[in-house]
Amino acid sequence: MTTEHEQHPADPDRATAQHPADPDRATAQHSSGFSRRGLLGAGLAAAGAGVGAAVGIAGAAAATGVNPLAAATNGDESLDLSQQHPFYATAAGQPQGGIRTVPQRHCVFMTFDLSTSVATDLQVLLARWSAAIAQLQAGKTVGSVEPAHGNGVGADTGEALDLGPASLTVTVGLGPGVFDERFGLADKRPAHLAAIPTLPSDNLDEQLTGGDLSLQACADDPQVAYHAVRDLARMARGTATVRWTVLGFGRASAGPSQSTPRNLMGFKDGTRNVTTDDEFDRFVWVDQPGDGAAWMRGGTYQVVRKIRMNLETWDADVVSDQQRVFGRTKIDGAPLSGGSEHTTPDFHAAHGDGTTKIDARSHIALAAHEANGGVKILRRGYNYTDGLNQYGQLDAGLLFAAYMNDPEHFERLQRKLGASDRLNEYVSHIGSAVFAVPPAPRKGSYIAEQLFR
Ligand SMILES: C=CC1=C(C)c2cc3[nH]c(cc4nc(cc5[nH]c(cc1n2)c(C)c5CCC(=O)O)C(CCC(=O)O)=C4C)c(C)c3C=C
Ligand SMILES: [Fe+2]
Repeated sequence: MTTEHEQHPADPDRATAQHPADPDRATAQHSSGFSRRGLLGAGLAAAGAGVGAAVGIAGAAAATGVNPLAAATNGDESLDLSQQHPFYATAAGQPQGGIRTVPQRHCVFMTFDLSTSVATDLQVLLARWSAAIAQLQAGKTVGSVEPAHGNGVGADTGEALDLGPASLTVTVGLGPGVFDERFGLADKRPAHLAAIPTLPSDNLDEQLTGGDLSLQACADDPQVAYHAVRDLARMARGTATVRWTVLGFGRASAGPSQSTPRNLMGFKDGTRNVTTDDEFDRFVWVDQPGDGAAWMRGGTYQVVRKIRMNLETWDADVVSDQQRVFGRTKIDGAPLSGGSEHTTPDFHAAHGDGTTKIDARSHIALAAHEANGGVKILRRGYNYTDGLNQYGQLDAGLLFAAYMNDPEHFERLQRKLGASDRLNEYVSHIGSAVFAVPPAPRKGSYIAEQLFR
Protein backbone atom coordinates (compact mmCIF):
# COMPACT_ATOMS: atom_id res chain seq x y z
CA MET A 1 0.00 0.00 0.00
CA THR A 2 1.23 3.51 -0.75
CA THR A 3 1.81 5.59 2.32
CA GLU A 4 0.66 9.20 2.50
CA HIS A 5 4.29 10.21 2.72
CA GLU A 6 4.85 8.82 -0.75
CA GLN A 7 2.08 10.91 -2.25
CA HIS A 8 2.46 14.23 -4.09
CA PRO A 9 6.23 13.99 -3.85
CA ALA A 10 6.87 16.94 -6.11
CA ASP A 11 3.70 18.99 -6.23
CA PRO A 12 4.07 22.00 -3.94
CA ASP A 13 0.42 22.97 -4.46
CA ARG A 14 -0.59 19.81 -2.72
CA ALA A 15 2.10 19.86 -0.04
CA THR A 16 0.36 19.46 3.31
CA ALA A 17 1.02 17.81 6.59
CA GLN A 18 1.15 14.58 4.63
CA HIS A 19 3.20 15.78 1.72
CA PRO A 20 6.92 15.57 1.86
CA ALA A 21 7.62 18.12 -0.90
CA ASP A 22 7.67 20.88 1.66
CA PRO A 23 9.80 20.28 4.72
CA ASP A 24 7.62 22.61 6.81
CA ARG A 25 4.56 20.53 6.01
CA ALA A 26 6.31 17.26 5.35
CA THR A 27 4.66 15.27 8.09
CA ALA A 28 3.33 15.49 11.56
CA GLN A 29 6.19 16.98 13.54
CA HIS A 30 7.54 16.05 16.92
CA SER A 31 7.29 19.02 19.22
CA SER A 32 9.94 17.60 21.48
CA GLY A 33 12.16 16.12 18.79
CA PHE A 34 11.90 12.83 20.65
CA SER A 35 9.62 10.07 19.42
CA ARG A 36 7.99 7.63 21.78
CA ARG A 37 6.56 5.71 18.80
CA GLY A 38 9.37 3.19 18.56
CA LEU A 39 9.37 2.53 22.27
CA LEU A 40 5.61 2.17 22.48
CA GLY A 41 5.52 -0.03 19.39
CA ALA A 42 8.26 -2.26 20.72
CA GLY A 43 6.55 -2.50 24.10
CA LEU A 44 3.24 -3.52 22.55
CA ALA A 45 4.95 -6.01 20.27
CA ALA A 46 6.68 -7.57 23.25
CA ALA A 47 3.39 -7.77 25.14
CA GLY A 48 1.69 -9.39 22.15
CA ALA A 49 4.51 -11.88 21.73
CA GLY A 50 4.25 -12.78 25.40
CA VAL A 51 0.53 -13.50 25.17
CA GLY A 52 1.02 -15.49 21.99
CA ALA A 53 3.72 -17.61 23.54
CA ALA A 54 1.72 -18.28 26.68
CA VAL A 55 -1.60 -19.41 25.19
CA GLY A 56 -0.97 -20.09 21.51
CA ILE A 57 -2.07 -17.37 19.15
CA ALA A 58 -4.53 -19.33 17.03
CA GLY A 59 -6.03 -21.09 20.02
CA ALA A 60 -6.61 -17.84 21.88
CA ALA A 61 -8.25 -16.21 18.89
CA ALA A 62 -10.59 -19.13 18.34
CA ALA A 63 -11.51 -19.54 21.99
CA THR A 64 -12.03 -15.94 22.99
CA GLY A 65 -12.48 -13.98 19.80
CA VAL A 66 -9.62 -11.78 20.97
CA ASN A 67 -6.82 -11.44 18.49
CA PRO A 68 -3.62 -11.49 20.52
CA LEU A 69 -1.73 -10.47 17.40
CA ALA A 70 -3.50 -7.15 17.27
CA ALA A 71 -1.11 -5.33 19.54
CA ALA A 72 1.88 -6.81 17.78
CA THR A 73 0.78 -6.14 14.22
CA ASN A 74 -1.05 -2.80 14.43
CA GLY A 75 2.04 -0.66 14.29
CA ASP A 76 -0.17 2.35 13.60
CA GLU A 77 -1.89 1.92 16.93
CA SER A 78 1.09 3.17 18.90
CA LEU A 79 0.57 6.80 19.76
CA ASP A 80 2.99 9.67 19.85
CA LEU A 81 1.14 12.52 21.52
CA SER A 82 3.97 14.96 20.79
CA GLN A 83 3.16 14.92 17.07
CA GLN A 84 1.78 18.10 15.55
CA HIS A 85 0.35 19.18 12.21
CA PRO A 86 1.16 22.68 10.94
CA PHE A 87 -1.86 24.89 10.38
CA TYR A 88 -0.58 27.36 7.81
CA ALA A 89 -0.12 26.60 4.13
CA THR A 90 3.19 27.30 2.45
CA ALA A 91 1.61 27.83 -0.97
CA ALA A 92 -1.81 28.89 -2.22
CA GLY A 93 -4.50 26.22 -2.48
CA GLN A 94 -3.17 23.72 0.05
CA PRO A 95 -5.97 22.02 1.99
CA GLN A 96 -6.77 22.44 5.66
CA GLY A 97 -5.79 19.62 8.01
CA GLY A 98 -8.33 17.00 9.04
CA ILE A 99 -9.25 15.96 5.52
CA ARG A 100 -6.35 14.00 4.08
CA THR A 101 -4.66 13.86 7.48
CA VAL A 102 -4.28 10.27 8.71
CA PRO A 103 -7.41 9.90 10.88
CA GLN A 104 -6.79 10.58 14.55
CA ARG A 105 -8.57 8.55 17.22
CA HIS A 106 -11.06 11.15 18.43
CA CYS A 107 -13.14 13.91 16.95
CA VAL A 108 -15.37 16.70 18.22
CA PHE A 109 -17.69 18.18 15.63
CA MET A 110 -19.64 21.38 16.30
CA THR A 111 -21.76 23.70 14.20
CA PHE A 112 -22.67 27.32 14.92
CA ASP A 113 -25.36 29.83 13.95
CA LEU A 114 -24.11 33.34 13.29
CA SER A 115 -25.88 35.78 15.59
CA THR A 116 -24.56 38.83 13.75
CA SER A 117 -25.43 40.21 10.33
CA VAL A 118 -22.23 42.23 10.03
CA ALA A 119 -19.69 40.72 7.64
CA THR A 120 -16.72 42.17 9.53
CA ASP A 121 -17.82 40.31 12.69
CA LEU A 122 -17.54 37.06 10.74
CA GLN A 123 -14.22 38.21 9.30
CA VAL A 124 -12.83 38.95 12.77
CA LEU A 125 -14.03 35.59 14.08
CA LEU A 126 -12.34 33.70 11.24
CA ALA A 127 -9.13 35.67 11.85
CA ARG A 128 -9.23 34.98 15.58
CA TRP A 129 -10.06 31.31 15.05
CA SER A 130 -7.20 30.95 12.57
CA ALA A 131 -4.62 32.42 14.96
CA ALA A 132 -5.97 30.29 17.81
CA ILE A 133 -6.02 27.05 15.77
CA ALA A 134 -2.37 27.61 14.79
CA GLN A 135 -1.55 27.81 18.50
CA LEU A 136 -3.68 24.81 19.44
CA GLN A 137 -2.25 22.57 16.71
CA ALA A 138 1.22 23.43 18.03
CA GLY A 139 0.15 22.22 21.48
CA LYS A 140 -0.03 25.74 22.90
CA THR A 141 -2.78 27.59 24.74
CA VAL A 142 -4.89 30.27 23.07
CA GLY A 143 -3.95 32.80 25.76
CA SER A 144 -3.18 33.00 29.42
CA VAL A 145 -4.61 30.33 31.70
CA GLU A 146 -3.70 32.32 34.79
CA PRO A 147 -4.18 36.01 34.02
CA ALA A 148 -1.76 38.48 35.61
CA HIS A 149 -4.61 39.97 37.61
CA GLY A 150 -5.76 37.39 40.10
CA ASN A 151 -9.42 38.16 39.50
CA GLY A 152 -9.16 38.15 35.67
CA VAL A 153 -10.84 35.52 33.47
CA GLY A 154 -8.46 33.14 31.72
CA ALA A 155 -8.27 33.39 27.92
CA ASP A 156 -7.59 29.63 27.78
CA THR A 157 -9.56 27.21 29.93
CA GLY A 158 -6.44 25.16 30.68
CA GLU A 159 -7.56 21.53 30.44
CA ALA A 160 -5.11 20.71 27.65
CA LEU A 161 -2.04 22.02 29.47
CA ASP A 162 0.69 19.34 29.43
CA LEU A 163 -1.25 17.05 27.05
CA GLY A 164 0.84 17.82 23.95
CA PRO A 165 -0.45 18.56 20.42
CA ALA A 166 -1.74 14.96 20.02
CA SER A 167 -1.88 15.39 16.21
CA LEU A 168 -4.73 17.91 16.58
CA THR A 169 -6.28 19.32 13.44
CA VAL A 170 -9.16 21.78 13.41
CA THR A 171 -11.05 22.08 10.14
CA VAL A 172 -13.27 25.12 9.59
CA GLY A 173 -16.30 25.08 7.29
CA LEU A 174 -18.70 27.79 6.04
CA GLY A 175 -22.36 26.86 5.66
CA PRO A 176 -24.86 28.08 3.05
CA GLY A 177 -26.14 30.75 5.48
CA VAL A 178 -22.88 32.71 5.16
CA PHE A 179 -23.97 33.53 1.61
CA ASP A 180 -27.56 34.52 2.32
CA GLU A 181 -28.80 38.13 2.37
CA ARG A 182 -27.27 38.94 5.78
CA PHE A 183 -23.63 39.52 4.89
CA GLY A 184 -23.56 40.80 1.30
CA LEU A 185 -21.45 37.79 0.26
CA ALA A 186 -23.98 36.15 -2.08
CA ASP A 187 -21.87 36.80 -5.17
CA LYS A 188 -18.97 34.90 -3.55
CA ARG A 189 -20.99 31.72 -2.92
CA PRO A 190 -19.16 28.56 -4.04
CA ALA A 191 -20.90 27.00 -7.01
CA HIS A 192 -22.13 23.86 -5.25
CA LEU A 193 -22.92 25.15 -1.77
CA ALA A 194 -26.62 24.77 -0.95
CA ALA A 195 -28.58 23.10 1.83
CA ILE A 196 -28.96 19.37 1.27
CA PRO A 197 -32.52 18.59 0.15
CA THR A 198 -34.67 16.07 1.98
CA LEU A 199 -33.50 12.61 0.98
CA PRO A 200 -35.23 9.21 1.18
CA SER A 201 -35.45 7.76 4.74
CA ASP A 202 -34.39 11.07 6.31
CA ASN A 203 -35.51 11.34 9.91
CA LEU A 204 -33.77 14.61 10.65
CA ASP A 205 -34.02 16.44 13.94
CA GLU A 206 -34.03 20.20 13.29
CA GLN A 207 -31.75 20.68 16.29
CA LEU A 208 -29.12 18.40 14.76
CA THR A 209 -29.28 19.94 11.32
CA GLY A 210 -27.51 22.78 9.53
CA GLY A 211 -25.26 25.54 10.81
CA ASP A 212 -23.50 28.62 9.42
CA LEU A 213 -20.06 27.46 10.55
CA SER A 214 -18.50 24.11 11.43
CA LEU A 215 -15.50 23.04 13.46
CA GLN A 216 -14.14 19.51 13.19
CA ALA A 217 -11.40 18.97 15.78
CA CYS A 218 -9.63 15.61 15.56
CA ALA A 219 -6.83 14.48 17.88
CA ASP A 220 -5.34 11.37 19.40
CA ASP A 221 -6.31 12.64 22.86
CA PRO A 222 -10.04 13.33 23.31
CA GLN A 223 -9.37 16.10 25.81
CA VAL A 224 -7.17 17.93 23.31
CA ALA A 225 -9.96 17.83 20.71
CA TYR A 226 -12.59 18.89 23.23
CA HIS A 227 -10.47 21.72 24.58
CA ALA A 228 -9.92 23.08 21.08
CA VAL A 229 -13.63 23.24 20.24
CA ARG A 230 -14.56 24.54 23.68
CA ASP A 231 -12.11 27.44 23.57
CA LEU A 232 -12.95 28.28 19.96
CA ALA A 233 -16.66 28.30 20.85
CA ARG A 234 -15.85 30.63 23.75
CA MET A 235 -14.09 32.94 21.36
CA ALA A 236 -17.20 33.03 19.17
CA ARG A 237 -19.45 34.43 21.90
CA GLY A 238 -21.33 37.48 20.70
CA THR A 239 -20.83 36.45 17.04
CA ALA A 240 -22.04 32.85 16.85
CA THR A 241 -23.93 30.40 19.05
CA VAL A 242 -23.52 26.64 19.21
CA ARG A 243 -26.13 24.75 17.18
CA TRP A 244 -25.24 21.05 17.54
CA THR A 245 -22.27 18.92 18.45
CA VAL A 246 -21.15 15.29 18.35
CA LEU A 247 -18.26 13.62 20.18
CA GLY A 248 -16.73 10.93 18.01
CA PHE A 249 -14.34 8.12 18.87
CA GLY A 250 -12.73 5.09 17.25
CA ARG A 251 -12.14 6.45 13.77
CA ALA A 252 -14.40 4.77 11.18
CA SER A 253 -11.95 5.28 8.32
CA ALA A 254 -8.32 4.45 7.69
CA GLY A 255 -5.31 6.40 6.46
CA PRO A 256 -2.73 4.79 4.18
CA SER A 257 -0.58 3.40 6.97
CA GLN A 258 -3.49 2.35 9.18
CA SER A 259 -5.43 -0.87 9.54
CA THR A 260 -9.15 -0.54 8.84
CA PRO A 261 -11.09 0.21 12.03
CA ARG A 262 -14.54 -1.12 12.89
CA ASN A 263 -17.81 0.72 13.28
CA LEU A 264 -20.19 -0.04 16.15
CA MET A 265 -21.86 -2.75 14.05
CA GLY A 266 -18.59 -4.66 14.25
CA PHE A 267 -17.69 -4.34 10.55
CA LYS A 268 -14.51 -2.89 9.08
CA ASP A 269 -15.35 0.58 7.80
CA GLY A 270 -13.23 2.53 5.34
CA THR A 271 -11.85 -0.34 3.25
CA ARG A 272 -12.71 1.06 -0.17
CA ASN A 273 -12.09 4.75 0.29
CA VAL A 274 -10.46 7.56 -1.69
CA THR A 275 -6.68 7.16 -1.27
CA THR A 276 -4.58 8.14 -4.28
CA ASP A 277 -3.47 11.60 -5.45
CA ASP A 278 -5.44 11.12 -8.61
CA GLU A 279 -8.62 10.26 -6.69
CA PHE A 280 -8.18 13.26 -4.38
CA ASP A 281 -7.75 15.54 -7.38
CA ARG A 282 -10.75 14.07 -9.19
CA PHE A 283 -13.17 13.69 -6.31
CA VAL A 284 -12.15 15.81 -3.31
CA TRP A 285 -10.33 19.09 -4.07
CA VAL A 286 -12.27 21.92 -5.68
CA ASP A 287 -10.78 22.93 -8.99
CA GLN A 288 -13.76 24.81 -10.47
CA PRO A 289 -15.03 26.93 -7.56
CA GLY A 290 -17.51 28.95 -9.64
CA ASP A 291 -17.79 32.64 -10.43
CA GLY A 292 -16.69 34.86 -7.56
CA ALA A 293 -15.48 31.92 -5.49
CA ALA A 294 -11.80 31.73 -6.45
CA TRP A 295 -11.14 31.74 -2.68
CA MET A 296 -12.36 28.11 -2.62
CA ARG A 297 -9.80 26.73 -5.09
CA GLY A 298 -7.99 23.85 -3.37
CA GLY A 299 -10.77 23.57 -0.78
CA THR A 300 -13.51 20.98 -0.59
CA TYR A 301 -17.08 20.40 0.65
CA GLN A 302 -17.86 18.69 3.94
CA VAL A 303 -21.08 16.68 4.39
CA VAL A 304 -21.81 15.52 7.92
CA ARG A 305 -24.62 13.19 8.99
CA LYS A 306 -25.40 11.98 12.47
CA ILE A 307 -26.63 8.43 11.86
CA ARG A 308 -28.19 6.60 14.79
CA MET A 309 -27.83 2.82 14.87
CA ASN A 310 -30.51 0.59 16.30
CA LEU A 311 -27.91 -1.57 18.00
CA GLU A 312 -30.26 -3.78 20.03
CA THR A 313 -31.98 -4.92 16.81
CA TRP A 314 -28.68 -5.26 14.99
CA ASP A 315 -27.14 -7.32 17.76
CA ALA A 316 -30.09 -9.76 17.59
CA ASP A 317 -29.60 -10.33 13.87
CA VAL A 318 -27.82 -13.47 12.65
CA VAL A 319 -24.32 -12.81 11.35
CA SER A 320 -25.10 -14.24 7.90
CA ASP A 321 -27.79 -11.58 7.50
CA GLN A 322 -25.50 -8.86 8.85
CA GLN A 323 -23.00 -9.89 6.17
CA ARG A 324 -25.72 -9.78 3.51
CA VAL A 325 -26.58 -6.23 4.64
CA PHE A 326 -23.06 -4.94 4.00
CA GLY A 327 -22.03 -7.41 1.26
CA ARG A 328 -18.88 -8.22 3.21
CA THR A 329 -17.72 -10.73 5.83
CA LYS A 330 -17.72 -9.56 9.41
CA ILE A 331 -14.27 -10.58 10.64
CA ASP A 332 -12.13 -10.06 7.54
CA GLY A 333 -14.20 -7.43 5.73
CA ALA A 334 -13.83 -9.44 2.50
CA PRO A 335 -16.45 -8.95 -0.23
CA LEU A 336 -18.96 -11.82 -0.36
CA SER A 337 -17.85 -12.44 -3.96
CA GLY A 338 -14.61 -13.83 -2.50
CA GLY A 339 -11.01 -12.93 -1.75
CA SER A 340 -9.72 -10.86 1.15
CA GLU A 341 -10.46 -7.36 2.48
CA HIS A 342 -8.90 -5.40 -0.37
CA THR A 343 -10.07 -7.68 -3.19
CA THR A 344 -12.25 -5.71 -5.63
CA PRO A 345 -15.86 -6.81 -5.15
CA ASP A 346 -17.37 -8.66 -8.09
CA PHE A 347 -20.96 -7.45 -8.15
CA HIS A 348 -21.83 -9.90 -10.96
CA ALA A 349 -20.49 -13.08 -9.32
CA ALA A 350 -23.44 -15.43 -8.82
CA HIS A 351 -24.34 -18.62 -6.98
CA GLY A 352 -25.49 -21.68 -8.87
CA ASP A 353 -29.13 -20.57 -8.52
CA GLY A 354 -28.38 -17.30 -10.30
CA THR A 355 -28.58 -14.99 -7.24
CA THR A 356 -25.64 -12.63 -6.91
CA LYS A 357 -23.14 -13.36 -4.12
CA ILE A 358 -23.27 -9.70 -3.14
CA ASP A 359 -26.93 -8.86 -2.63
CA ALA A 360 -28.14 -6.13 -4.99
CA ARG A 361 -29.60 -4.25 -2.02
CA SER A 362 -26.46 -4.60 0.11
CA HIS A 363 -24.77 -1.42 1.28
CA ILE A 364 -21.70 -1.83 -0.92
CA ALA A 365 -23.62 -2.84 -4.04
CA LEU A 366 -25.58 0.42 -3.84
CA ALA A 367 -22.76 2.73 -2.66
CA ALA A 368 -19.94 1.52 -4.92
CA HIS A 369 -18.70 3.89 -7.62
CA GLU A 370 -19.47 1.17 -10.18
CA ALA A 371 -23.17 1.75 -9.48
CA ASN A 372 -23.00 5.55 -9.28
CA GLY A 373 -21.53 6.86 -12.50
CA GLY A 374 -17.98 6.43 -11.19
CA VAL A 375 -18.45 8.90 -8.32
CA LYS A 376 -16.41 8.51 -5.11
CA ILE A 377 -16.41 10.46 -1.85
CA LEU A 378 -13.80 10.56 0.91
CA ARG A 379 -15.31 9.09 4.09
CA ARG A 380 -13.75 10.21 7.38
CA GLY A 381 -16.25 9.22 10.04
CA TYR A 382 -16.20 8.39 13.74
CA ASN A 383 -18.34 6.30 16.05
CA TYR A 384 -20.36 8.21 18.62
CA THR A 385 -22.43 7.46 21.69
CA ASP A 386 -24.88 9.64 23.60
CA GLY A 387 -25.34 7.06 26.36
CA LEU A 388 -28.89 5.69 26.67
CA ASN A 389 -32.10 6.93 25.07
CA GLN A 390 -35.37 7.54 26.96
CA TYR A 391 -36.21 3.81 26.70
CA GLY A 392 -32.91 2.72 28.24
CA GLN A 393 -31.55 1.53 24.90
CA LEU A 394 -28.07 2.27 23.60
CA ASP A 395 -28.02 5.66 21.87
CA ALA A 396 -25.09 5.41 19.49
CA GLY A 397 -24.14 5.41 15.85
CA LEU A 398 -21.89 6.90 13.20
CA LEU A 399 -20.76 10.49 12.84
CA PHE A 400 -20.55 10.22 9.06
CA ALA A 401 -18.21 12.91 7.71
CA ALA A 402 -17.37 12.97 4.02
CA TYR A 403 -15.41 15.29 1.73
CA MET A 404 -16.03 15.82 -1.97
CA ASN A 405 -15.78 18.48 -4.67
CA ASP A 406 -19.55 18.51 -5.19
CA PRO A 407 -22.10 17.65 -2.48
CA GLU A 408 -24.37 16.35 -5.24
CA HIS A 409 -22.13 13.28 -5.17
CA PHE A 410 -23.22 12.56 -1.58
CA GLU A 411 -26.84 13.25 -2.50
CA ARG A 412 -26.63 10.84 -5.43
CA LEU A 413 -25.39 8.04 -3.17
CA GLN A 414 -27.74 8.75 -0.29
CA ARG A 415 -30.78 9.01 -2.56
CA LYS A 416 -30.06 5.45 -3.60
CA LEU A 417 -29.07 4.16 -0.17
CA GLY A 418 -32.03 5.86 1.53
CA ALA A 419 -34.41 4.20 -0.93
CA SER A 420 -33.10 0.63 -1.02
CA ASP A 421 -30.22 -0.10 1.38
CA ARG A 422 -30.75 -3.19 3.58
CA LEU A 423 -28.92 -1.19 6.26
CA ASN A 424 -31.93 1.16 6.57
CA GLU A 425 -33.65 -1.34 8.85
CA TYR A 426 -30.95 -0.65 11.45
CA VAL A 427 -30.02 3.03 11.01
CA SER A 428 -31.68 6.42 11.03
CA HIS A 429 -30.23 9.68 9.71
CA ILE A 430 -31.01 12.18 12.47
CA GLY A 431 -28.56 15.02 11.74
CA SER A 432 -27.26 16.65 8.58
CA ALA A 433 -25.20 19.61 7.40
CA VAL A 434 -23.06 20.78 4.50
CA PHE A 435 -20.15 23.24 4.51
CA ALA A 436 -17.65 24.74 2.11
CA VAL A 437 -14.16 24.12 3.47
CA PRO A 438 -11.72 26.74 2.17
CA PRO A 439 -8.04 25.90 1.69
CA ALA A 440 -5.58 26.54 4.54
CA PRO A 441 -4.38 30.15 4.89
CA ARG A 442 -0.78 31.29 4.46
CA LYS A 443 1.00 32.62 7.53
CA GLY A 444 -0.10 36.22 8.16
CA SER A 445 -3.51 35.46 6.67
CA TYR A 446 -6.60 33.62 7.93
CA ILE A 447 -9.23 31.19 6.70
CA ALA A 448 -11.30 32.57 3.78
CA GLU A 449 -9.59 35.99 3.91
CA GLN A 450 -10.07 36.35 0.15
CA LEU A 451 -13.82 36.12 0.67
CA PHE A 452 -13.85 39.58 2.22
CA ARG A 453 -11.78 41.39 -0.41
C1 LIG B 1 -24.07 8.39 1.24
C2 LIG B 1 -22.97 7.78 1.56
C3 LIG B 1 -22.82 6.79 2.65
C4 LIG B 1 -23.48 6.71 3.87
C5 LIG B 1 -24.52 7.66 4.43
C6 LIG B 1 -22.96 5.56 4.54
C7 LIG B 1 -23.37 5.12 5.80
C8 LIG B 1 -22.84 4.03 6.47
N1 LIG B 1 -21.88 3.17 6.03
C9 LIG B 1 -21.63 2.19 6.97
C10 LIG B 1 -20.74 1.12 6.89
C11 LIG B 1 -19.99 0.76 5.75
N2 LIG B 1 -19.90 1.46 4.58
C12 LIG B 1 -19.11 0.78 3.69
C13 LIG B 1 -18.80 1.18 2.41
C14 LIG B 1 -19.22 2.35 1.80
N3 LIG B 1 -20.11 3.27 2.28
C15 LIG B 1 -20.26 4.32 1.38
C16 LIG B 1 -21.09 5.42 1.51
C17 LIG B 1 -21.93 5.68 2.58
N4 LIG B 1 -22.04 4.98 3.73
C18 LIG B 1 -19.40 4.03 0.30
C19 LIG B 1 -19.22 4.92 -0.91
C20 LIG B 1 -18.77 2.82 0.55
C21 LIG B 1 -17.79 2.10 -0.37
C22 LIG B 1 -18.54 1.17 -1.27
C23 LIG B 1 -17.62 0.41 -2.19
O1 LIG B 1 -17.03 1.02 -3.09
O2 LIG B 1 -17.47 -0.82 -2.04
C24 LIG B 1 -18.67 -0.42 4.34
C25 LIG B 1 -17.79 -1.50 3.69
C26 LIG B 1 -16.33 -1.27 3.88
C27 LIG B 1 -15.78 -0.04 3.21
O3 LIG B 1 -15.50 -0.05 2.01
O4 LIG B 1 -15.65 0.96 3.89
C28 LIG B 1 -19.19 -0.42 5.62
C29 LIG B 1 -18.99 -1.49 6.67
C30 LIG B 1 -22.50 2.47 8.06
C31 LIG B 1 -22.53 1.64 9.33
C32 LIG B 1 -23.24 3.59 7.74
C33 LIG B 1 -24.26 4.28 8.52
C34 LIG B 1 -24.43 4.15 9.80
FE1 LIG C 1 -21.09 3.15 4.11
